[in-house]
Amino acid sequence: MQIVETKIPGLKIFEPRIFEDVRGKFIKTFNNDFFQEHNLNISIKETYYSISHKDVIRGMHFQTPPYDHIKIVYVPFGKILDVVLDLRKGSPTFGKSFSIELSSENGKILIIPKGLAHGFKSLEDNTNVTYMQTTTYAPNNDEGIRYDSFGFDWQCDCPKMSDRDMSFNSLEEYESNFFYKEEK
Ligand SMILES: Cc1cn([C@H]2C[C@H](O)[C@@H](COP(=O)(O)OP(=O)(O)O[C@H]3O[C@@H](C)C(=O)[C@@H](O)[C@H]3O)O2)c(=O)[nH]c1=O
Repeated sequence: MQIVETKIPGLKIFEPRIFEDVRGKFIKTFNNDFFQEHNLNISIKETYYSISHKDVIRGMHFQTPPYDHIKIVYVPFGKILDVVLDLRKGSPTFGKSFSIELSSENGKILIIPKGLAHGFKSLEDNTNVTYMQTTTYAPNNDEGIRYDSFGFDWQCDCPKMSDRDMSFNSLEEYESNFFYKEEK
């Protein structure tokens, strides 16, 4: 198992060990000691999951301060194209996005720092996306950016989406309250 850095500061990919035998697979998604060894002091306050049909797009979501959080995302069943967008003023990758395929097959886990918006496109029916977060749900601070406003090619002509996700402001219209702090 290893933690892999990405081009977006603070955004990491956790590649857990996948144990496989005649029964199937075993994957550990969180171990406090391992995370601490990698400078990730994470206290999980809430976990939840969604199930999506193929071509569903959800996002781009985040909670604003003081309820902003680190979000850990993985896919125990199915496959997604996961997308994050850096909203931190002063970040070398402000306004830039990063995408990665997460699936039950590859077991990859994305660790998303505060100040990034998150969304995904489901690549298969019945896809389960599971989350662990460092704050609980704060509906008044739960915000979003329109999925098609920051230049990412979703390769999907008619995605299935919620009315709420379609109603978000564009990245250009959004006044960010997130500020980049360099990791020590
Ligand atoms: C996110 C959330 C939603 N809800 C409620 C609100 C609503 O009635 C219903 C469905 O909410 P949403 O439409 O926001 O669900 P969804 O679009 O799946 O929201 C998720 O999207 C992805 C992209 C993320 O990054 C997640 O953090 C989360 O925001 O569940 C909670 O009660 N607690 C929660 O933590």
